[in-house]
Amino acid sequence: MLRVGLTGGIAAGKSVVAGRLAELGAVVVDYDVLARDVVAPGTTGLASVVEAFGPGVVAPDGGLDREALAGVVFADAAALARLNAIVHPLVRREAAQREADAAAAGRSVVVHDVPLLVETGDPASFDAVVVVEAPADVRLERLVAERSMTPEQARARMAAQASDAERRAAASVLLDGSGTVDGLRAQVDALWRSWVRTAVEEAPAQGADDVEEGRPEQGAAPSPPDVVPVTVLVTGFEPFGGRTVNASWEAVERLGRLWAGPERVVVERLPVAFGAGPARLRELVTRLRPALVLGVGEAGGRRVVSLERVALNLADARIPDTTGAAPVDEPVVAGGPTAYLASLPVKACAAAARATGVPTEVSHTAGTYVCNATFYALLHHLEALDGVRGGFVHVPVELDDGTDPDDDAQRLALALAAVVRTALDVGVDLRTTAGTLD
Ligand SMILES: CC(C)(COP(=O)(O)OP(=O)(O)OC[C@H]1O[C@@H](n2cnc3c(N)ncnc32)[C@H](O)[C@@H]1O)[C@@H](O)C(=O)NCCC(=O)NCCS
Ligand SMILES: Nc1ncnc2c1ncn2[C@@H]1O[C@H](COP(=O)(O)OP(=O)(O)OP(=O)(O)O)[C@@H](O)[C@H]1O
Repeated sequence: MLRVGLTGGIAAGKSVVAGRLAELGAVVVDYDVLARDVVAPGTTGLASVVEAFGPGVVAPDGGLDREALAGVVFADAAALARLNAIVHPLVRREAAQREADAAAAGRSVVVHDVPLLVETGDPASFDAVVVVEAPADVRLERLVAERSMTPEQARARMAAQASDAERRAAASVLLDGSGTVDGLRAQVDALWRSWVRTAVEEAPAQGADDVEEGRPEQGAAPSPPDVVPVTVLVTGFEPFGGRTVNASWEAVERLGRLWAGPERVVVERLPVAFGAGPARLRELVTRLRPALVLGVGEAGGRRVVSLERVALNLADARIPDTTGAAPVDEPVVAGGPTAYLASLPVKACAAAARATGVPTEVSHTAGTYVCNATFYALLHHLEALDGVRGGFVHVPVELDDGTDPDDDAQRLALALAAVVRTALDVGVDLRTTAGTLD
């Protein structure tokens, strides 16, 4: 079962996403609903809240006066913490029960719709964390127009929640809730297709007996569509040489978050090691069966993005890798051909990256260090796999083109997305020259 956490700031569009996921066949556990259930009339939850906040939060009908309680807690952080301490454990217990019920019923996707996932939950405990985003002013307008809040009430509620940046940091998928409802639902559809693809890959092979017995249960997730999206594997490298970040992973990780399908992009981080880097990449290719593999590495001395065209069967290390290995003039693959050419339309890919505004060139040397070794080992491995495309991109540590360096990772991620899109869509490369005289 795929366990998904769904979150977003108030009025970002979470309910729209949850509603569409439910239509598509997911079990949705709505924490706002559970938070109401656990303080319904006659519950110990309600008794605890009244004990903590006094009779002023009881409505004439004996139920909770939600507006009165909201007025108290969203004006006073300590009071809010007290309320959360009463309600959240009860909600968590209920949610765990709903998930167990879904698992027992054989459902394949359960979505925990949690407004406060980042604040109080444990995002890392989910297989995927979907964050819906919309700018604060748009959300404020929605709250005033559609939920009859005053601007002050809306601001107080937003101030009690995590920031966009905090939610983003926890996201494995970002959805844009600032446009139309239909647009947001379409983003959910693309996401769902990528999950269906994952489930199909991970399902054990079905025997004939299973098919006979396999009458779908009523309400179960719809069967997978005939055409499933392809998988794209994109790798970056871990930090190296005493630095805490590696520009390649910063960009690749962002790419994984902003990619909106329909293909599934899987991002992975490789060790900077002549042996372990290529080995890990081969293992990932075997497991994920991608249609396209793009390696991304950092090139300290370069100022532009390079679409690598040539992988050399040569390892010549100026400094040791992270395992201390420093091969000099050794082949990457003993007995392998001297070089391979990338099986991407590199010129078209470079043009597409350039069109995003990031300076990009076609390069004819990927160096002789771990990046080249990984690139070579990848192309060598793909030789035996029919039709799987492979390539490599070097990104600079800083773009250094007069733009804000804080934006580099995002700009590089968009350039990489353009490379991936082009590598998937373009069969024959451009007939323009990218040759050099030096
Ligand atoms: C204070 C209460 C009574 C106000 O009720 P009201 O009907 O106005 O809002 P409702 O419960 O429908 O929540 C609407 C939205 O407010 C935001 N919100 C709710 N509780 C909180 C909170 N504790 N902290 C920050 N934001 C919150 C969420 O975005 C939520 O989707 C209620 O929100 C509550 O009991 N909150 C504590 C429980 C909680 O944290 N719920 C969130 C999911 S566990
Ligand atoms: N592109 C959009 N996506 C989602 N909602 C939209 C969009 N455009 C307008 N809306 C409206 O904005 C509101 C968003 O509220 P919604 O209930 O989806 O928010 P939410 O993220 O679930 O908030 P909460 O934290 O209260 O659960 C809805 O009433 C919806 O009709």
